[in-house]
Amino acid sequence: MLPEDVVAALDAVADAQPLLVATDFDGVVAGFDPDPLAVQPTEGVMSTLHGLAALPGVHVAIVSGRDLTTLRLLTGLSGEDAITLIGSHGAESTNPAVQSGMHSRALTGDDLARLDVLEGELRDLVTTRHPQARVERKAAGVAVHTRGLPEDVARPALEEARSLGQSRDGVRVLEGKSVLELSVSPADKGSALVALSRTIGPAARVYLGDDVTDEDVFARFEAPGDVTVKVGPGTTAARHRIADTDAVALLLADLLARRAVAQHG
Ligand SMILES: O=P(O)(O)OC[C@H]1O[C@H](O[C@H]2O[C@H](CO)[C@@H](O)[C@H](O)[C@H]2O)[C@H](O)[C@@H](O)[C@@H]1O
Repeated sequence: MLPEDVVAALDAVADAQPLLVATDFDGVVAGFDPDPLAVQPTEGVMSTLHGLAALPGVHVAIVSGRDLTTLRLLTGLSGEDAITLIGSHGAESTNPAVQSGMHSRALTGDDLARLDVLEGELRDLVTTRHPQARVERKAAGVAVHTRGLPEDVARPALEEARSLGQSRDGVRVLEGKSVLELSVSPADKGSALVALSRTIGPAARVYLGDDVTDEDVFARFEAPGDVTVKVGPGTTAARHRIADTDAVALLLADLLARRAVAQHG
């Protein structure tokens, strides 16, 4: 069952014209796994998102710290689909209007050269001092993963990776769940979705997220018609909260049903 405040909020926006429905990926429409490439969307969720995107006046976006190539792979979506994909925390998108509408500059050759050096340094750090941690290279950043490791192994790995990032110019440290990313991009999910919103002009926006980087969206989606939903525990600026990925599947299915009724009677 969904919390009453969430049901009321969905009911209030179900017939909004247009409506933007955006969601984070990991921890929201997909669960967690120690292997970042082993995760799959929760059963039925992609079909619900396709159903929403097929309804008149509904725009759907998936926004992630994953890079675009990986996001396409894991969602099974291509650039041709009605669903917009936004990757690398906003630095990449299947919709060019997102990048052109953001005030942050695009990645340069210098950024990528810096990222190569950073990746080498992080891999050295992990190999020599934290061999159980794992490194993930992405389009605009490099991440160290500690999911499944004991706290006394994970904590120092994340701390030393954080110190490395903080000691380098032009590098942003992004905190996540059992992951810490060093990014050379200034993009953030909030700015990306504000840019997408400008192209749509939504009367209402729904956003679901579970992690620190989703707070950039929660903070920017402050119009009366915005429905922001934190998934799981933790401090948040979101207006509503649900428990887990099962509740996300329920919420999206509920929104699809309400929207269909609102449009077809
Ligand atoms: O913005 P998101 O879609 O939430 O992506 C955030 C990070 O997700 C991935 O890491 C997380 O999921 C992994 C697979 O379950 C898990 O092993 C890891 O502990 C989680 O933090 C992804 O690998 C990162 O690149 C994303 O930044």
